[in-house]
Amino acid sequence: MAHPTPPLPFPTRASDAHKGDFGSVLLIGGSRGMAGSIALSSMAALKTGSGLVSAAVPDRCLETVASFHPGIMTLPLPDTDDGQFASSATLPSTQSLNAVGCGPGMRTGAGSLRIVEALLQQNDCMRLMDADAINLLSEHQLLDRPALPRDQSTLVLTPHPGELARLTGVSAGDRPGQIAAAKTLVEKHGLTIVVKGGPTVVVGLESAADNRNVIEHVNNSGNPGMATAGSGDVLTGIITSLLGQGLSPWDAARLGVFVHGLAGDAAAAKHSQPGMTCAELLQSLPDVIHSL
Ligand SMILES: NC(=O)C1=CN([C@@H]2O[C@H](COP(=O)(O)OP(=O)(O)OC[C@H]3O[C@@H](n4cnc5c(N)ncnc54)[C@H](O)[C@@H]3O)[C@@H](O)[C@H]2O)[C@@H](O)CC1
Ligand SMILES: Nc1ncnc2c1ncn2[C@@H]1O[C@H](COP(=O)(O)OP(=O)(O)O)[C@@H](O)[C@H]1O
Ligand SMILES: [Mg+2]
Repeated sequence: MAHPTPPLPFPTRASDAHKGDFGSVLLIGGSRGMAGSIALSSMAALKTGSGLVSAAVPDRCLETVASFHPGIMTLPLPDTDDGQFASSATLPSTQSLNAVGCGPGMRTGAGSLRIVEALLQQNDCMRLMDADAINLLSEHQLLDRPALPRDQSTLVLTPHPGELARLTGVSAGDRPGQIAAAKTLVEKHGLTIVVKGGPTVVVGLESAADNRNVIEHVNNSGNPGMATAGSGDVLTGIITSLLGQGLSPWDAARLGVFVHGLAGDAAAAKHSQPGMTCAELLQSLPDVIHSL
Protein backbone atom coordinates (compact mmCIF):
# COMPACT_ATOMS: atom_id res chain seq x y z
CA MET A 1 0.00 0.00 0.00
CA ALA A 2 1.29 3.49 -0.85
CA HIS A 3 2.30 5.52 2.16
CA PRO A 4 2.95 9.23 2.67
CA THR A 5 6.24 10.60 1.36
CA PRO A 6 9.13 10.68 3.86
CA PRO A 7 10.62 14.12 4.54
CA LEU A 8 14.06 12.75 3.61
CA PRO A 9 15.50 9.35 2.67
CA PHE A 10 16.43 6.83 5.35
CA PRO A 11 20.25 6.48 5.62
CA THR A 12 21.60 3.85 3.24
CA ARG A 13 24.55 1.47 3.80
CA ALA A 14 27.69 1.06 1.73
CA SER A 15 28.59 -2.59 1.02
CA ASP A 16 31.80 -2.30 3.07
CA ALA A 17 30.10 -0.56 6.01
CA HIS A 18 30.77 -1.66 9.57
CA LYS A 19 28.90 -1.04 12.81
CA GLY A 20 31.14 1.89 13.67
CA ASP A 21 29.62 3.74 10.72
CA PHE A 22 26.16 3.74 12.27
CA GLY A 23 26.78 5.32 15.59
CA SER A 24 27.24 4.35 19.18
CA VAL A 25 24.32 5.60 21.24
CA LEU A 26 23.53 5.62 24.94
CA LEU A 27 20.02 5.59 26.38
CA ILE A 28 19.77 6.73 29.99
CA GLY A 29 16.72 6.10 32.14
CA GLY A 30 14.48 3.45 33.62
CA SER A 31 13.77 2.79 37.27
CA ARG A 32 12.33 -0.07 39.27
CA GLY A 33 8.79 -0.41 37.90
CA MET A 34 9.62 1.39 34.64
CA ALA A 35 12.48 -0.70 33.26
CA GLY A 36 10.42 -1.38 30.15
CA SER A 37 10.55 2.27 29.06
CA ILE A 38 14.31 2.48 28.51
CA ALA A 39 14.36 -1.05 27.08
CA LEU A 40 11.81 0.10 24.49
CA SER A 41 13.98 3.10 23.59
CA SER A 42 17.07 0.88 23.34
CA MET A 43 15.36 -1.71 21.15
CA ALA A 44 13.95 1.03 18.91
CA ALA A 45 17.48 2.41 18.46
CA LEU A 46 18.73 -1.06 17.48
CA LYS A 47 15.84 -1.59 15.07
CA THR A 48 16.41 1.74 13.32
CA GLY A 49 20.04 1.11 12.54
CA SER A 50 22.31 2.10 15.43
CA GLY A 51 25.61 0.21 15.33
CA LEU A 52 25.97 -0.01 19.09
CA VAL A 53 23.31 0.59 21.73
CA SER A 54 24.00 0.86 25.45
CA ALA A 55 21.51 1.53 28.24
CA ALA A 56 22.65 3.23 31.44
CA VAL A 57 20.16 2.15 34.10
CA PRO A 58 19.82 1.96 37.89
CA ASP A 59 21.89 -1.03 39.00
CA ARG A 60 18.94 -3.13 40.12
CA CYS A 61 17.23 -2.76 36.73
CA LEU A 62 20.22 -4.04 34.77
CA GLU A 63 19.22 -7.68 34.34
CA THR A 64 15.67 -6.74 33.44
CA VAL A 65 16.72 -4.27 30.76
CA ALA A 66 19.47 -6.55 29.41
CA SER A 67 17.09 -9.47 29.04
CA PHE A 68 14.75 -7.62 26.67
CA HIS A 69 17.19 -7.93 23.76
CA PRO A 70 20.61 -9.58 23.46
CA GLY A 71 21.92 -6.67 21.38
CA ILE A 72 21.56 -4.14 24.19
CA MET A 73 24.67 -3.47 26.27
CA THR A 74 23.98 -2.29 29.80
CA LEU A 75 25.78 0.06 32.13
CA PRO A 76 24.77 -0.01 35.80
CA LEU A 77 24.69 3.29 37.70
CA PRO A 78 24.37 3.62 41.49
CA ASP A 79 20.76 3.45 42.64
CA THR A 80 18.54 4.12 45.62
CA ASP A 81 16.59 1.51 47.59
CA ASP A 82 13.49 2.37 45.57
CA GLY A 83 15.33 1.75 42.32
CA GLN A 84 16.07 5.09 40.75
CA PHE A 85 19.42 6.81 40.11
CA ALA A 86 21.18 7.67 43.37
CA SER A 87 22.72 11.08 43.94
CA SER A 88 26.15 9.46 43.47
CA ALA A 89 25.25 8.51 39.88
CA THR A 90 27.18 10.48 37.27
CA LEU A 91 26.75 10.94 33.55
CA PRO A 92 28.90 8.33 31.73
CA SER A 93 31.55 9.83 29.43
CA THR A 94 30.04 10.95 26.16
CA GLN A 95 33.42 11.08 24.38
CA SER A 96 33.03 7.92 22.31
CA LEU A 97 29.30 8.33 21.80
CA ASN A 98 27.53 9.71 18.75
CA ALA A 99 24.29 10.46 20.58
CA VAL A 100 22.62 10.21 23.99
CA GLY A 101 18.90 9.86 24.72
CA CYS A 102 17.78 10.50 28.29
CA GLY A 103 14.60 10.43 30.34
CA PRO A 104 12.15 7.58 29.76
CA GLY A 105 11.05 5.97 33.02
CA MET A 106 13.86 7.73 34.90
CA ARG A 107 11.88 9.53 37.61
CA THR A 108 13.06 12.84 38.96
CA GLY A 109 15.22 12.19 42.01
CA ALA A 110 18.63 13.65 42.87
CA GLY A 111 20.61 11.27 40.66
CA SER A 112 18.45 11.95 37.64
CA LEU A 113 18.83 15.69 38.23
CA ARG A 114 22.62 15.38 38.34
CA ILE A 115 22.66 13.44 35.09
CA VAL A 116 20.42 15.92 33.27
CA GLU A 117 22.41 18.90 34.57
CA ALA A 118 25.62 17.30 33.28
CA LEU A 119 24.06 16.36 29.96
CA LEU A 120 22.98 19.96 29.36
CA GLN A 121 26.63 20.98 29.51
CA GLN A 122 27.65 18.48 26.80
CA ASN A 123 26.69 20.54 23.78
CA ASP A 124 29.41 18.90 21.66
CA CYS A 125 27.32 15.71 21.73
CA MET A 126 23.97 15.07 20.03
CA ARG A 127 21.38 14.71 22.80
CA LEU A 128 17.69 13.96 23.15
CA MET A 129 15.71 14.61 26.32
CA ASP A 130 12.29 13.07 26.90
CA ALA A 131 9.83 12.39 29.71
CA ASP A 132 11.45 12.81 33.15
CA ALA A 133 14.48 14.60 31.72
CA ILE A 134 12.04 17.25 30.44
CA ASN A 135 10.18 17.20 33.76
CA LEU A 136 13.49 18.01 35.48
CA LEU A 137 14.12 20.91 33.08
CA SER A 138 10.73 22.25 34.16
CA GLU A 139 10.93 21.53 37.87
CA HIS A 140 14.38 23.12 38.29
CA GLN A 141 14.14 25.67 35.44
CA LEU A 142 17.40 24.31 34.08
CA LEU A 143 17.09 26.12 30.75
CA ASP A 144 17.13 29.46 32.60
CA ARG A 145 20.34 28.82 34.52
CA PRO A 146 23.23 31.19 33.73
CA ALA A 147 25.62 28.21 33.44
CA LEU A 148 23.65 26.77 30.51
CA PRO A 149 25.88 26.70 27.39
CA ARG A 150 24.42 29.22 24.96
CA ASP A 151 24.44 26.91 21.97
CA GLN A 152 21.95 24.08 22.44
CA SER A 153 21.60 23.31 18.73
CA THR A 154 22.60 19.68 19.43
CA LEU A 155 19.63 19.17 21.78
CA VAL A 156 16.26 17.68 20.84
CA LEU A 157 13.30 17.69 23.25
CA THR A 158 10.35 15.32 22.69
CA PRO A 159 7.59 16.45 25.09
CA HIS A 160 4.02 15.21 25.02
CA PRO A 161 1.46 17.96 25.70
CA GLY A 162 1.53 17.30 29.46
CA GLU A 163 5.32 17.61 29.62
CA LEU A 164 5.26 20.70 27.40
CA ALA A 165 2.68 22.28 29.70
CA ARG A 166 5.07 21.82 32.64
CA LEU A 167 7.94 23.27 30.61
CA THR A 168 6.16 26.30 29.20
CA GLY A 169 3.16 26.92 31.45
CA VAL A 170 0.81 26.68 28.43
CA SER A 171 -1.95 24.15 29.07
CA ALA A 172 -1.99 20.83 27.21
CA GLY A 173 -5.35 21.67 25.61
CA ASP A 174 -4.02 24.83 23.93
CA ARG A 175 -2.25 23.31 20.94
CA PRO A 176 -1.55 26.60 19.06
CA GLY A 177 -0.33 28.17 22.32
CA GLN A 178 1.96 25.21 22.96
CA ILE A 179 3.47 25.37 19.49
CA ALA A 180 4.02 29.12 19.88
CA ALA A 181 5.72 28.54 23.26
CA ALA A 182 7.90 25.83 21.72
CA LYS A 183 8.94 28.30 19.02
CA THR A 184 9.96 30.81 21.65
CA LEU A 185 12.18 28.19 23.33
CA VAL A 186 13.69 27.19 19.99
CA GLU A 187 14.48 30.80 19.14
CA LYS A 188 16.05 31.38 22.54
CA HIS A 189 18.19 28.25 22.81
CA GLY A 190 18.61 26.99 19.24
CA LEU A 191 17.29 23.56 20.12
CA THR A 192 14.76 21.38 18.28
CA ILE A 193 11.39 20.49 19.82
CA VAL A 194 9.16 17.61 18.78
CA VAL A 195 5.67 18.64 19.91
CA LYS A 196 4.06 15.21 20.09
CA GLY A 197 0.42 14.55 19.28
CA GLY A 198 -1.87 13.90 16.37
CA PRO A 199 -0.26 15.32 14.29
CA THR A 200 3.22 15.78 15.73
CA VAL A 201 4.87 19.09 14.87
CA VAL A 202 8.66 19.52 14.78
CA VAL A 203 9.92 23.02 15.56
CA GLY A 204 13.51 23.97 14.83
CA LEU A 205 15.86 26.58 13.42
CA GLU A 206 16.41 26.95 9.70
CA SER A 207 20.15 26.93 10.24
CA ALA A 208 21.26 26.28 13.77
CA ALA A 209 24.54 28.17 13.52
CA ASP A 210 23.88 31.64 12.19
CA ASN A 211 20.23 31.97 11.35
CA ARG A 212 17.48 32.33 13.94
CA ASN A 213 14.53 31.67 11.63
CA VAL A 214 12.17 29.30 13.42
CA ILE A 215 10.57 26.74 11.12
CA GLU A 216 8.00 24.02 11.68
CA HIS A 217 7.24 20.71 10.05
CA VAL A 218 3.91 18.90 10.43
CA ASN A 219 4.25 15.11 10.36
CA ASN A 220 1.92 13.20 8.04
CA SER A 221 1.99 9.67 9.46
CA GLY A 222 0.57 8.10 12.62
CA ASN A 223 -2.84 7.46 14.18
CA PRO A 224 -4.63 7.50 17.57
CA GLY A 225 -3.76 3.84 18.11
CA MET A 226 -0.38 5.25 19.14
CA ALA A 227 -1.99 6.77 22.24
CA THR A 228 -0.75 3.78 24.24
CA ALA A 229 1.90 3.42 26.95
CA GLY A 230 5.43 3.21 25.63
CA SER A 231 4.82 4.77 22.19
CA GLY A 232 6.86 7.81 23.08
CA ASP A 233 9.67 5.68 24.53
CA VAL A 234 9.98 4.06 21.09
CA LEU A 235 10.24 7.51 19.48
CA THR A 236 13.07 8.44 21.85
CA GLY A 237 15.08 5.47 20.60
CA ILE A 238 14.37 6.17 16.93
CA ILE A 239 15.44 9.83 17.00
CA THR A 240 18.50 9.08 19.16
CA SER A 241 19.50 6.38 16.67
CA LEU A 242 19.20 8.78 13.72
CA LEU A 243 21.18 11.46 15.56
CA GLY A 244 23.87 8.83 16.17
CA GLN A 245 23.90 7.99 12.47
CA GLY A 246 24.90 11.57 11.71
CA LEU A 247 21.61 13.23 10.87
CA SER A 248 21.12 16.80 12.05
CA PRO A 249 18.62 17.33 14.87
CA TRP A 250 16.13 18.79 12.39
CA ASP A 251 16.44 15.83 10.00
CA ALA A 252 16.57 13.19 12.75
CA ALA A 253 13.44 14.63 14.33
CA ARG A 254 11.47 14.86 11.07
CA LEU A 255 12.50 11.44 9.77
CA GLY A 256 12.14 9.91 13.24
CA VAL A 257 8.55 11.03 13.76
CA PHE A 258 7.70 9.96 10.21
CA VAL A 259 9.08 6.42 10.61
CA HIS A 260 7.49 6.16 14.08
CA GLY A 261 4.09 7.18 12.69
CA LEU A 262 4.44 4.81 9.75
CA ALA A 263 5.21 1.96 12.14
CA GLY A 264 2.12 2.98 14.11
CA ASP A 265 0.06 2.87 10.91
CA ALA A 266 1.39 -0.61 10.05
CA ALA A 267 0.72 -1.84 13.60
CA ALA A 268 -2.84 -0.46 13.52
CA ALA A 269 -3.53 -2.01 10.10
CA LYS A 270 -2.55 -5.42 11.45
CA HIS A 271 -3.74 -5.27 15.05
CA SER A 272 -6.35 -2.44 15.10
CA GLN A 273 -5.93 0.92 16.82
CA PRO A 274 -7.22 -0.29 20.20
CA GLY A 275 -5.38 -3.60 19.89
CA MET A 276 -1.91 -2.31 19.00
CA THR A 277 0.65 -1.79 21.75
CA CYS A 278 4.17 -0.44 21.94
CA ALA A 279 5.39 -3.98 21.22
CA GLU A 280 3.67 -4.09 17.81
CA LEU A 281 4.85 -0.55 17.10
CA LEU A 282 8.42 -1.66 17.75
CA GLN A 283 8.01 -4.85 15.71
CA SER A 284 6.74 -2.86 12.73
CA LEU A 285 9.85 -0.72 12.43
CA PRO A 286 11.93 -3.06 10.22
CA ASP A 287 9.05 -3.55 7.75
CA VAL A 288 8.35 0.14 7.36
CA ILE A 289 12.03 0.97 6.91
CA HIS A 290 12.05 -1.70 4.23
CA SER A 291 9.16 0.03 2.48
CA LEU A 292 10.90 3.42 2.31
N1 LIG B 1 6.75 0.66 30.24
C1 LIG B 1 7.14 1.68 30.98
O1 LIG B 1 7.99 1.57 31.85
C2 LIG B 1 6.55 3.02 30.68
C3 LIG B 1 7.04 4.11 31.38
N2 LIG B 1 6.62 5.37 31.11
C4 LIG B 1 7.25 6.45 31.88
O2 LIG B 1 6.32 6.88 32.84
C5 LIG B 1 6.69 8.17 33.29
C6 LIG B 1 5.46 9.03 33.34
O3 LIG B 1 5.08 9.37 32.02
P1 LIG B 1 3.58 9.68 31.59
O4 LIG B 1 3.66 10.31 30.25
O5 LIG B 1 2.72 8.47 31.73
O6 LIG B 1 3.08 10.69 32.70
P2 LIG B 1 2.89 12.23 32.69
O7 LIG B 1 2.33 12.61 33.99
O8 LIG B 1 4.10 12.95 32.23
O9 LIG B 1 1.82 12.45 31.54
C7 LIG B 1 0.46 12.11 31.69
C8 LIG B 1 -0.33 13.37 31.87
O10 LIG B 1 0.08 14.36 30.89
C9 LIG B 1 -1.00 14.95 30.30
N3 LIG B 1 -1.02 14.59 28.88
C10 LIG B 1 -0.26 13.70 28.26
N4 LIG B 1 -0.52 13.66 26.94
C11 LIG B 1 -1.49 14.52 26.77
C12 LIG B 1 -2.22 14.92 25.63
N5 LIG B 1 -2.00 14.40 24.41
N6 LIG B 1 -3.16 15.84 25.80
C13 LIG B 1 -3.39 16.34 27.00
N7 LIG B 1 -2.74 16.02 28.10
C14 LIG B 1 -1.80 15.11 27.99
C15 LIG B 1 -2.21 14.45 31.06
O11 LIG B 1 -2.45 15.34 32.11
C16 LIG B 1 -1.78 13.13 31.61
O12 LIG B 1 -2.42 12.78 32.80
C17 LIG B 1 7.75 8.67 32.34
O13 LIG B 1 9.02 8.48 32.90
C18 LIG B 1 7.60 7.73 31.16
O14 LIG B 1 8.80 7.61 30.41
C19 LIG B 1 5.67 5.65 30.04
O15 LIG B 1 6.45 5.95 28.92
C20 LIG B 1 4.76 4.47 29.78
C21 LIG B 1 5.50 3.15 29.64
N1 LIG C 1 -3.91 10.74 18.43
C1 LIG C 1 -2.64 10.50 18.06
N2 LIG C 1 -2.31 10.52 16.74
C2 LIG C 1 -1.04 10.29 16.37
N3 LIG C 1 -0.02 10.02 17.23
C3 LIG C 1 -0.32 9.99 18.54
C4 LIG C 1 -1.62 10.21 19.03
N4 LIG C 1 -1.59 10.10 20.38
C5 LIG C 1 -0.32 9.83 20.70
N5 LIG C 1 0.44 9.75 19.61
C6 LIG C 1 1.89 9.54 19.57
O1 LIG C 1 2.26 8.55 20.53
C7 LIG C 1 3.41 8.97 21.26
C8 LIG C 1 3.05 9.10 22.74
O2 LIG C 1 4.14 9.56 23.45
P1 LIG C 1 4.15 9.63 25.03
O3 LIG C 1 2.92 10.30 25.51
O4 LIG C 1 5.45 10.17 25.43
O5 LIG C 1 4.06 8.06 25.39
P2 LIG C 1 4.80 7.20 26.50
O6 LIG C 1 5.45 8.13 27.47
O7 LIG C 1 3.72 6.37 27.13
O8 LIG C 1 5.81 6.35 25.80
C9 LIG C 1 3.86 10.27 20.62
O9 LIG C 1 4.83 10.05 19.63
C10 LIG C 1 2.57 10.82 20.01
O10 LIG C 1 2.80 11.66 18.91
MG1 LIG D 1 6.60 9.71 27.12
